[in-house]
Amino acid sequence: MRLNHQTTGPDDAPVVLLASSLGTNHAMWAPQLDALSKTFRVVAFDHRGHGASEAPAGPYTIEDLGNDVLELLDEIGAEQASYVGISLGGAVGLWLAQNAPDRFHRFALLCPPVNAAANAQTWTDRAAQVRKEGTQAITEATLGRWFLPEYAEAHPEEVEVIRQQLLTTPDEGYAACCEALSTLDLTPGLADITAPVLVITAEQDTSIPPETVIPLAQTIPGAHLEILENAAHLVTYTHPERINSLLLTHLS
Ligand SMILES: O=C(O)CC1=CCC(=O)O1
Repeated sequence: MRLNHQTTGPDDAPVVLLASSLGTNHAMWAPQLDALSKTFRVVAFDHRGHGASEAPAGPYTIEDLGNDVLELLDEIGAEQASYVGISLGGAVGLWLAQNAPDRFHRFALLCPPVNAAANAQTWTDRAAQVRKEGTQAITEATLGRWFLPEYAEAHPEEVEVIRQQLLTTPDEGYAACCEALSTLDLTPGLADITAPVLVITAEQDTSIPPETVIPLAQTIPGAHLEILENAAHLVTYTHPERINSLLLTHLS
């Protein structure tokens, strides 16, 4: 599986991978690129089934998505990297931290689901709906969870960028990643993670509520937890200065 990716920053700088959320692609990291690419070789990629990466028929598993990232590291010639992932990308980061610790320096996990299998039916239902009706069936509800109403009202152009990413994500890729979430439970390995981890959650995140993220952070040894006030799920878009500052401090 070759993952589509975009590289910015100096070729000889330490590598940072950026992994996006369900239904978006590498372009969602635009608010972070200038800040991170001064110091890092930033590689923002599309999960399988997303953006311009291949979209084989599902179901996928979190292991499939994690192994794709390890192949990407090999392809770009990076023995090690740091990893930043939001939402689905955060779950892939948890898998990598547990299963390939020697390939990574540091992780920043933003609003990551850890036990989506607890709501397996929600995810298999969503997969079936998207296979039948396309991603347009879930786009407006998703935007409603990802942005607070006052942000959406004040920033219609930013919301439109994410709307277009959701609408253009391949239906099969989106559905197959929902199926990966339906079997996701990375709770048992959290206490064995050894890499330095920054965990970020948002007080008004109804997608991945802080009540699920805070215990995750408290279980990873030494993890640093940040809780953003007045924020919903897509914190990279709505709070770019705060997020960029947290990422630079943690990754540097
Ligand atoms: O779609 C959502 O609101 C929640 C979500 C789970 C994983 C992800 O990337 O988004």
